[in-house]
Amino acid sequence: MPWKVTTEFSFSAAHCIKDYDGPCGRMHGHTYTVRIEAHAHQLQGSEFCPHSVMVADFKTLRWAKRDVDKGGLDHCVLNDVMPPEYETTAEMIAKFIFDRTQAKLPPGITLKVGVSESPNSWAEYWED
Ligand SMILES: Nc1nc2c(c(=O)[nH]1)N=C([C@H](O)[C@H](O)COP(=O)(O)OP(=O)(O)OP(=O)(O)O)CN2
Ligand SMILES: [Zn+2]
Repeated sequence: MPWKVTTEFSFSAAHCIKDYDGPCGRMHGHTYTVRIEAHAHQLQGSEFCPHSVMVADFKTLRWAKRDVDKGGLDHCVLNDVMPPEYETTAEMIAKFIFDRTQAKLPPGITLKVGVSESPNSWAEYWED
């Protein structure tokens, strides 16, 4: 695919992993880093720009950094915000952000979402 954009941002949130035998099973917080890659064959307009000049609008891709009261994930309890079919592991947060982001975009854009709880650990989700 000839076009690719990448954006990285962070948000802070609390979570606990259900039935986890250890500290991660207790409510605690992280400043998550998210990296989203978007690929496309053609440039398009966006919800903010009518001209075909973007793979995907960074503003659209970065929705999750907004405050939870404004539709994002910042300063939320992930267990309360994410539907129960998603556990709050970095893997499933990546899938949740992938699914929500894809729903905000027109067809023809391929996404890859990475989520990190700490600089040493990343999870990524994409669909072939
Ligand atoms: N594959 C995954 N493993 C773990 C996840 C996850 O999302 N995916 N999450 C956790 C917990 O959320 C926990 O908060 C993180 O634990 P840990 O990696 O141990 O974090 P630390 O920064 O404390 O790492 P140290 O190695 O202890 O310094 C656990 N596992
Ligand atoms: Zn954690």
